[in-house]
Amino acid sequence: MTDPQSRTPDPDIFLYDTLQRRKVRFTPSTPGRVGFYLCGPTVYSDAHLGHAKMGVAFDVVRRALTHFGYQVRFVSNVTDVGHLQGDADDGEDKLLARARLEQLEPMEVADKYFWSYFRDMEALNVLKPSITPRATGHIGEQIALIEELIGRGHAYESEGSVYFDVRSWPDYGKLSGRKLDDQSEGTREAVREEKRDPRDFALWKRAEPGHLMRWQSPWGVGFPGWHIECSAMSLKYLGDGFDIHAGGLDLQFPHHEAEIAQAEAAGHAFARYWLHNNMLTIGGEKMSKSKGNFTTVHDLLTQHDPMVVRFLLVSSHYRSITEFSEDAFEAARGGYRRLTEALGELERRLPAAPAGEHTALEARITAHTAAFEDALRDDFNTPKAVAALFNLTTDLNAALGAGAVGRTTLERARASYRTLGGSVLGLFAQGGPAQSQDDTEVVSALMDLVLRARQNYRLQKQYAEADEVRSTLTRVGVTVEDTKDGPRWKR
Ligand SMILES: Nc1ncnc2c1ncn2[C@@H]1O[C@H](COP(=O)(O)OP(=O)(O)OP(=O)(O)O)[C@@H](O)[C@H]1O
Ligand SMILES: [Zn+2]
Repeated sequence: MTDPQSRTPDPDIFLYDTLQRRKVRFTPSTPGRVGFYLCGPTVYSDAHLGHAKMGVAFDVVRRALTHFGYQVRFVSNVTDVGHLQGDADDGEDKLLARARLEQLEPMEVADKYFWSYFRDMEALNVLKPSITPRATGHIGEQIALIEELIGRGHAYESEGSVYFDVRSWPDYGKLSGRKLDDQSEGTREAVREEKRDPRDFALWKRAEPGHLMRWQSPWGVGFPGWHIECSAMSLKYLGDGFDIHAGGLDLQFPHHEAEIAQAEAAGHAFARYWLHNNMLTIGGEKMSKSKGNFTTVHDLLTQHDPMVVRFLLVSSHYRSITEFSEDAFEAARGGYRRLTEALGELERRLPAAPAGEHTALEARITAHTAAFEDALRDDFNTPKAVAALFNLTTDLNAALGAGAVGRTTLERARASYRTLGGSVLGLFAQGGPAQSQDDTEVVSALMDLVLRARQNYRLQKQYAEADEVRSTLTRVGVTVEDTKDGPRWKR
């Protein structure tokens, strides 16, 4: 990944802010730093390709911001309590329903699907969040925020549950632009009677006897509502007035609308920019668990190269619908192959390449790199960025086809693929040229071994061998320093 320190934060990034309903220039509240919150999964089933669209979309946004010189703290939560079926106030908890079905403890369900989600995302080269807070680990923070709301007169207790008082907060509806219609349809009579207004939503729910997930609170034993966790955890880890809040388009209402109301009514400035990804569809319909028209990431990856799946996802813009079909897959396979073949040819030519530059190709690399970056500065337009990579490939192939290309230029072309295709779009994870997070660990373990081997040579007075280790490392840019605590290395 481009070292964020090596570049001055780019002031010309524009993004589409759902709240303002237009493209705006992005200016973080603290220069050079970005606080980013993404609504993560409710961990009660395996991730499908729709979830992957969301994960990959914001992974690219994060990588692009890093590339443009920002230091990003990326917080993405895991919902393991309070998300009720039908997103209503009186459905069964999605985790509890699953626990019953699989005959597991609710926390076993949460752990099982937590790990499967992150395994899938890792396979797709989605970087791990900087912080992954779980709702059940933040009950205290949620209770504290609810108390603030009650204290300010924006929430009320009723029969051991607490509801947000929508009528007390005229801004409710500002994100989705919804006129506040009656949301009481489908709500049980008993719940309706507990509320002052049918549009009020639960912050805390009384636990009925036998409800497995339950905590003590000032209002009795219960569990938090779904929306409150994200307000509480984003503010905790990113602070008031943090920069970007992201999530699926379907979360705009009621989830994000409620998040804003809860935070602002309690006196906290909330997210300054809102990003929403559009849906992955199949046969024109949203891929979803409830429709049963889904393919899990896990199943998909038994048949397809994860980088082809990722390529398919980045080939459409995050705010566009991505239609999933065999044809789309075929096209992605072909497109991805074109990039990797060009890169492979480049690698093959490098060892025997003559010294020097290829001026015309150098100019094209500069132009395509600029086009790639301009595309991402314009609301993270990945299809345009991919097109710039293809244009680079066309020019590279033409130059290679016409004869020898100087080593300096080939190295520059390779660096462009690695940075733009690898670090920013995340497309070269497996054995490819991009350096993943895990590579750091591998390099560190290998270096320990190498330095131990060198120590052994020295102890056995095999100085020629020890020197050879050192000079080989120097050749690849690693310097070794012998200190009183043993050898140290750096690049
Ligand atoms: N097809 C999709 N395309 C893009 N994002 C999706 C898609 N499906 C789900 N997501 C994102 O993942 C989040 C969590 O999804 P959720 O667990 O509700 O999955 P789902 O398949 O929509 O489930 P259900 O059909 O039971 O509502 C959604 O809020 C949305 O932001
Ligand atoms: Zn959320």
